[in-house]
Amino acid sequence: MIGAARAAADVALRTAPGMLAAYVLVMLVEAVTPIAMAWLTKLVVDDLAGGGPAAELISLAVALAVTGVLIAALPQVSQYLGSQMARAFTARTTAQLFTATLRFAGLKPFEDPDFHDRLRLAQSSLQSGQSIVAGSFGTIRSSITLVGMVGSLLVISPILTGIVLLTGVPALVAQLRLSRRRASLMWEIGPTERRQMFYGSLLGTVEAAKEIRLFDSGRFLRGRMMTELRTANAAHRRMDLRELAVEGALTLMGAAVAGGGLVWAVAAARSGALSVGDVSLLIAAVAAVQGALHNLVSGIAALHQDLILFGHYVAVTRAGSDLPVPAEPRPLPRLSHGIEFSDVWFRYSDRHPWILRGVNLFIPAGRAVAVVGLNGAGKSTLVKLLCRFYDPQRGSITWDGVDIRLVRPEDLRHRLTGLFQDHMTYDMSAADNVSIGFVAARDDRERIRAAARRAGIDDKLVSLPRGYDTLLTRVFFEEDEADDPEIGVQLSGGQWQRTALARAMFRGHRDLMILDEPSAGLDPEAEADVHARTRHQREGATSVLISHRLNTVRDADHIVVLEHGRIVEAGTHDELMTAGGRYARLFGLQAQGYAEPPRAVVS
Ligand SMILES: Nc1ncnc2c1ncn2[C@@H]1O[C@H](COP(=O)(O)OP(=O)(O)OP(=O)(O)O)[C@@H](O)[C@H]1O
Repeated sequence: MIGAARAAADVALRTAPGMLAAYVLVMLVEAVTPIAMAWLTKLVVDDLAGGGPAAELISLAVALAVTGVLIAALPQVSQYLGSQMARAFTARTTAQLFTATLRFAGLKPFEDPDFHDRLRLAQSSLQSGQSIVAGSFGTIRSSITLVGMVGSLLVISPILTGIVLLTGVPALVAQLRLSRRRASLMWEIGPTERRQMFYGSLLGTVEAAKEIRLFDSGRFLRGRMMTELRTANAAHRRMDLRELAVEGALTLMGAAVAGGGLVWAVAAARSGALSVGDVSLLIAAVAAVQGALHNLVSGIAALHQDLILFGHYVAVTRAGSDLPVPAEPRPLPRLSHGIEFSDVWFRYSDRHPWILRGVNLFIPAGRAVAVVGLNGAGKSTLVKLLCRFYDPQRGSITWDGVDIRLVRPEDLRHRLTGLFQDHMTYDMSAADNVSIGFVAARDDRERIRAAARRAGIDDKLVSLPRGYDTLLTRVFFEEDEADDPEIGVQLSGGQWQRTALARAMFRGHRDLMILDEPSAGLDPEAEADVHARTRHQREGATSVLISHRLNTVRDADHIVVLEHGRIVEAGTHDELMTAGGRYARLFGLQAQGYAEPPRAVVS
């Protein structure tokens, strides 16, 4: 928590130092005005009762009026400054949080449910930037007011002062406990709330809308969402009840002390031990001390809770890289010899089974290697290791003899391009969808069109209502454009596939091209076309092609068959067909599927 407090203070200081200084000044004045008000009231009442000089009375009344104006005006000023600072604080920490998520070079954190909960809480703690900034200063302000009021109360009754202050101790302990409990509740119900949001988002997305309607699964999903919501609500209700009980008891205790103090003061004034002004000061001081104590205690408790949550932000931003990078990374030269997998073993975690079991594979520079195998054999996993999204647990992958773990991941990826099986469809313009493959060249329209031409999608994209500037989505549009069909369009599955291919090609000639199912979802004509285009693109370049359509891999220089994470066959198409093993059997099965069934002979 101290780390979180230090981090929050650091952000506040760096974000807007000038505004922070103004805020501190306003807050200090705000802190002393209630004390001044109480004393001025006492002096006015005493002067009135004792018939003091008129000039003094007038100046005191004027001072009282000015203090009243300050008490009325300062909260607005400090609220304005606090909001501005909180916005600046949230903007800075949001940028830092997402910079930190980009620092994770691999995929592991994104598959970890704890990481998702932490990220969500970190994000929500940034929204409460306002409470951290305002809460810290509110606490300081309440402390100053408290000290001033305690001083005033001490002058009249040290015993009453002690009693009032003592009531603050259980309040502080109870509130701190509650705030800790509230923060851990948010962590505990994190998965429940995440599931609830997941079901809610399913019910609202166009991607899920088709199946939900076809399978009539909407009510079922809504039911699940409501179950999660009810579970979260029940946990919140238990917490609210606990708070109600604790706060109710504390309020009663405070009221009893204030009431007792008032009775004592009236009795003391009656016997002449206190002046009328003393009674007015005492009433103001007891109320102010209790108010300041309450503000201080609840401020500390809220700050405590916010800082626990902010600790998630600190944890994410300070987390080390998920992939170890050496202090002095090796440069990665252009590929000249080849990439080698040597006895590579990999599993997604210790709780998962081995996916790759001792893979040995050489991808020679300038050659096309195809990886085939049944569903779940580990083909895409192999590609993920090649991009270094994960490191193997055993064995190594070398690039011209350099272990890729000794290289910065971004240097490795700079040399790669590719198309993933589960490629992205960005709700952005056609130009963005292509150029996001190489952001540095995103303004080069000619290059975008050339890549799209190579992927066979230029004709389609250029003919869209706004050409390459057409949004490939119907999700974003301005209110007054909602009925304009030209604002956004939906592409077909195959057109998206080609757009993703254009994105890969937009990167230009990289050292290694990875194509994971590039022709999935394409019609036979498009498949043949894309196959010819990728073959042309791959010529002379190093490439890894994964495909279940074995007719598209037959011209690869080297084909490997992966089965249960092991390479069980390797060779050229002709060699594998001659060998008559698994590849030949799979190829035969596919070829059979295309053959005309023998016609029944009617006698
Ligand atoms: N992130 C992950 N966490 C845990 N297991 C995973 C993960 N991704 C894949 N797997 C498992 O690894 C195995 C291999 O998956 P992979 O996607 O590499 O197979 P594939 O050969 O590409 O299959 P397909 O032909 O169906 O695309 C599967 O059993 C899958 O369940």
